[in-house]
Amino acid sequence: MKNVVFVLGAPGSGKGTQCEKIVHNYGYVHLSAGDLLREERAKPNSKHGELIEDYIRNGKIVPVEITCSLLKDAMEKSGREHFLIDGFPRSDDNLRGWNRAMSNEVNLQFVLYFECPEDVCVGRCLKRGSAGSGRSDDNMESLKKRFKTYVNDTMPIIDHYQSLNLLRKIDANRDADEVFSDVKVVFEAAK
Ligand SMILES: Nc1ncnc2c1ncn2[C@@H]1O[C@H](COP(=O)(O)OP(=O)(O)O)[C@@H](O)[C@H]1O
Ligand SMILES: Nc1ccn([C@H]2C[C@H](O)[C@@H](COP(=O)(O)OP(=O)(O)O)O2)c(=O)n1
Ligand SMILES: [Mg+2]
Repeated sequence: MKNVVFVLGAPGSGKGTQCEKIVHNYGYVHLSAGDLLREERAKPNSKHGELIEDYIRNGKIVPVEITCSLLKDAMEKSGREHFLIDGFPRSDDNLRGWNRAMSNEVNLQFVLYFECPEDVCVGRCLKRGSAGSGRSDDNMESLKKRFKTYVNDTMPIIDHYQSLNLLRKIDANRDADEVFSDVKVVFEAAK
């Protein structure tokens, strides 16, 4: 049986940064839904490239059939058993699509949630953009849309996992190493 930890939090809350540290310490495979979508968009023969670019630039959530099949392929190709799925499920469509396709073959261990004020997250994303992230959505116009989507579509998913007692909430408005010391407590408890 494969094991999954979902990693949620606003854009810029530090999901990718913390996932890297988890990989080094706990040997999970890190799969970022956003990274997989950007990779798919970059393929010259991708059927979905234009759609993905439109959704990303406008801060909308790509239809789950696309994202879930990218995740499923990456999980199968890895040949591994423990996965950090970063930035997913971000909407009701994501959650339903995942449950339909994957819930029978995957055990959800818990959901890591990085809590961080919006102004701090926006500042981090703008800094990431001006440092040359090359991302078409690290600008103020896209960020406004991304946060609207986060509040409207993703917060209900976070509440859902809270009600299932699966949410592990971390204060992400601190130095990355301090954040990680709390992340470690969660992973040690799950061993
Ligand atoms: N705890 C932190 N304090 C300050 N900056 C951070 C912290 N964690 C990450 N960052 C920086 O903020 C930006 C967004 O972090 P990232 O890990 O990519 O977040 P996400 O994947 O949630 O968007 C990156 O440029 C990263 O280097
Ligand atoms: N489950 C997902 C995850 C990301 N996306 C798209 C829409 C998101 O705004 C972009 C970027 O996501 P990504 O997780 O890389 O962004 P952050 O790390 O939160 O800054 O990708 C999606 O459509 N569905
Ligand atoms: Mg990220």
